[in-house]
Amino acid sequence: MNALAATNRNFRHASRILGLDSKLEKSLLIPFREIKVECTIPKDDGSLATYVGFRVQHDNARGPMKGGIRYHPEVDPDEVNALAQLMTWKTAVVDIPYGGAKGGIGCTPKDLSMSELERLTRVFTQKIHDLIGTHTDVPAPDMGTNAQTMAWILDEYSKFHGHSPAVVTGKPIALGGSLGREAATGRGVVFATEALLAQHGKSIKGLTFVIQGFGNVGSWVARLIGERGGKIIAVSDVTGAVKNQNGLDIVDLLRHKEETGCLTNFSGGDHMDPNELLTHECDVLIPCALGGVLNKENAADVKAKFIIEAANHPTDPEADEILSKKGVVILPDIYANAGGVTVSYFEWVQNIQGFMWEEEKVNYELQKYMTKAFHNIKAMCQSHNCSLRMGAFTLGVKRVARATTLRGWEA
Ligand SMILES: NC(=O)C1=CN([C@@H]2O[C@H](COP(=O)(O)OP(=O)(O)OC[C@H]3O[C@@H](n4cnc5c(N)ncnc54)[C@H](OP(=O)(O)O)[C@@H]3O)[C@@H](O)[C@H]2O)C=CC1
Ligand SMILES: O=C(O)CCC(=O)C(=O)O
Repeated sequence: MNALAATNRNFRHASRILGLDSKLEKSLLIPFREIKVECTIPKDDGSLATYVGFRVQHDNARGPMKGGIRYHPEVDPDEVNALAQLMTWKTAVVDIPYGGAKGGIGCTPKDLSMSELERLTRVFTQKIHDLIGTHTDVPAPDMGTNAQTMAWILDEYSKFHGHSPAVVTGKPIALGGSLGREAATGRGVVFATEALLAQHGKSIKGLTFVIQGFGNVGSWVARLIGERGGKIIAVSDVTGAVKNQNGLDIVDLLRHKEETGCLTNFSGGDHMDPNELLTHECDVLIPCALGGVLNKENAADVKAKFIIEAANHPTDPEADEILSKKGVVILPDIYANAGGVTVSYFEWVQNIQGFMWEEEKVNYELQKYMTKAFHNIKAMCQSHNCSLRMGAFTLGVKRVARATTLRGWEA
């Protein structure tokens, strides 16, 4: 099932549980605005290359629209649409004053030089600059983008609108970025995991973990779980997978990835078929890469007891059903990976205040927001006798529906 069909299905399920009026349901489902732009750049060899860029602004009832920009060859309008909608529910789940948006460019960032990436980012920004802004739509990093990408957007946007640090988050500290933002999604995933495990009378120490993806989110999740005594027994990236039943040394693995650009040939572990990673025996599986990786083909073979959705929509609805029947507990993306956007909110607040927080304050506030959201989700699960995913969806959708109704539709 494609990402948009899956997201719409989850939304409609939540809407039914909440008993939303069908007109309100339709208004919440249809995006506020969908943008598609052509981005042509000269390559370093003088030839021209054309890419397609998207920004979907899903909903702004609770505040400026917010969400990352992804550079990946599989970026397509339906997926961006789904990811934008997920951002709307996510910002509502953690109760930060934003709506939802997402963007992307269909490209393979590893095949582009730094100067080509810079030109592409600047052209994309030129095409959308009048539709984003500090109080309208605030981009951030996602797969294939990083703090440098945000710095280029900030610079290009500021040529049209004057110096505007709060137009993007996840930017370099030297340009007004927040301490703790780089690690925030991973740290939030770990706080969320701790909250869930505590409820099951468990803790990270001594449990076995398998992690798919070793980029921003996956590498921080691995590092922080390792620091808490969790045993990470298998990890993958796009180049392959590595395993060690006694636990991988994550600091060594990070050094190896930094030096060689891949996980393969790591001396502290054995090569593993990446296709076996998701069904490897473990206590906790944490997908930190692409969407739709858990599906009807592999769900029945998953052996983990807990799945923490650090990636966006890693589990399609068919897999969700199979896994739930097997008793696997799934912590849904719109809560599990909300630490990134939560610290993006702190960054935006700091930019608007012109005052920088200590990293300890950022991490302390992040834990507070993540823990509070977990308890609010649990309360929804109890009220509606539903899964954690539906607990999170009903919490998010209810808050957005309430804001929309209060604002009204008078033209
Ligand atoms: N960055 C953020 O703040 C947030 C990110 N997310 C979500 O987390 C996920 C990861 O994002 P992020 O870490 O930022 O992205 P990155 O681009 O930093 O990292 C992505 C990682 O996934 C790996 N990867 C790509 N394809 C595969 C594959 N087929 N099998 C295994 N690994 C693969 C990449 O491998 P390689 O290293 O070899 O390229 C890389 O390690 C995405 O779903 C994103 O939407 C959610 C909330 C916030
Ligand atoms: O930090 C942000 O604004 C958005 C992060 C994001 O894209 C996500 O949570 O999926």
